[in-house]
Amino acid sequence: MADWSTIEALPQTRIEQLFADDPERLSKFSLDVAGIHFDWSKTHLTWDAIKAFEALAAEQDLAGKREAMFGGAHVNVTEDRPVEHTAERGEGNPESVARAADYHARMRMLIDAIEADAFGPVRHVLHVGIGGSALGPDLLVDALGRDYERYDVAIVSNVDGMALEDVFERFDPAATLLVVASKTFTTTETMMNAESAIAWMQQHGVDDPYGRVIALTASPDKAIEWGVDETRILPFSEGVGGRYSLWSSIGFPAAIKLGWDQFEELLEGAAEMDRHFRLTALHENAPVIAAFADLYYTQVRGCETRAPFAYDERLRLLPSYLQQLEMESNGKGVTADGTPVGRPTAPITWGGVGTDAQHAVFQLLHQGTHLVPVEFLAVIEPGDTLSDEHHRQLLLNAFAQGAALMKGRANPDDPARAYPGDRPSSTLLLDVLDARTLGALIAFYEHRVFVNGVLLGINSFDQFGVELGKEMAKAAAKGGGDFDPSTTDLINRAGLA
Ligand SMILES: O=P(O)(O)OC[C@H]1O[C@](O)(CO)[C@@H](O)[C@@H]1O
Repeated sequence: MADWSTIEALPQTRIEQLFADDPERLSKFSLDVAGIHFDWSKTHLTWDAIKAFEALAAEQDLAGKREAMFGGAHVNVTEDRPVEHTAERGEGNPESVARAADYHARMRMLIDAIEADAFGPVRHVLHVGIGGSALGPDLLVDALGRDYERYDVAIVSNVDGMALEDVFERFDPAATLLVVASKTFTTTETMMNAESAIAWMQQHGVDDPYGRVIALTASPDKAIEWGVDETRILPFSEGVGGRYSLWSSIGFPAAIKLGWDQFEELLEGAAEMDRHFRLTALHENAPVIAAFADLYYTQVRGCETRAPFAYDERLRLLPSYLQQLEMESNGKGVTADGTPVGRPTAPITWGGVGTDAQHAVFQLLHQGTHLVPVEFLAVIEPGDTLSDEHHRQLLLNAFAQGAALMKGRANPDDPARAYPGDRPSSTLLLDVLDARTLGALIAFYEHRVFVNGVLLGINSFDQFGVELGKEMAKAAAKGGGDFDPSTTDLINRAGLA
């Protein structure tokens, strides 16, 4: 029988020694899937560790739970719902896939109508949404949208009015489409931003501002109640979780900015990763191996964080996207049946952009007391058109950092200048950054989160942890709430009582 103690008892060998012991290490711990090269050879994973994790995965019925997810079973047990984001990419139970295809067809028709000037000349798209209703579309538009100039897309999430005001200053209200993205259509920040955007349009003489609203939601009734005409509501299924929703109508800003063909490419890239995840043996399965490495570090080496660094400006929003995906999914204290997990769950996900991060936070990675598994992301084909030297420097820096973390450097005479080494990193090297590869990359992370959740016994698809704070803020906004002395004092000092 496999359990965590088998994994915890595995010998702990320096990574450099693992390379020395096994000339095949690089090929054993790297994979190529959907235009992405994955290299875990500079982690502490060993073949014995993979075998022990495979046994644990069998014990937790990973294969069965994977099939249950794709098959439309209610794997989101606490909310008694299926998990349908893969159906958006055409991978899932036939009923969910057909429904997603209908919703996509509807979305495409509306985009065609906008292109055909049904709303008059549209130049600006103001998308209001928060969390999963903003981070995914923002990532897509930022990563892929540079060469597409027809629409200027702004994604506003924060309830801080400054975020919206910045956009009002540069957008023409008469040429703006207001996109309200909210799965529930009740989120305070989004509804307040939507109302302020309507008021801005009204103040600037737009006749029928509600006629320029497009709603992206799984609660069409609420959108109708709020004033959106049914023809401009793009629904998606309840079973598509907020942080998994960029494939649905929530991806509207990306679909309009990049064009429908590119949106389909994104879905197809993700579907390719879905098929890889669903059909490949565990020891050759990219999301599975990545999750094994995550779990090795959280459970065996006590790592409380992990840090992805994007060595590509186009992926600069990826770390924030991953923060929600990983921390909202697996930042839980109880298992799916409500018993305490009894071991660390999701590592705190942080990270940044290389090379900037090297001059800011890498000190801690090289010499600090925390062991942080690092993930380097880089793209072979440059996004810029400057001299090749920029991209050469960028990639070489990423690779050299991984080497330095692993190798370290002894300095018996001067401990301040010594590097302990043996610090793990994995590298994801993309051939190109296009819609298809980005789709595959994001789907890889989704499945990795799922595997982590299954092996810990967690339901990765609910997020009750966010509710209490929301509730208390709502009570405070109504002048109520039973607050402690410190909070009461802060409310009074800010003149909010
Ligand atoms: O799309 P909605 O319903 O506005 O929710 C926005 C976000 O709020 C959360 O529920 C957390 O507060 C996220 O899970 C979600 O992505």
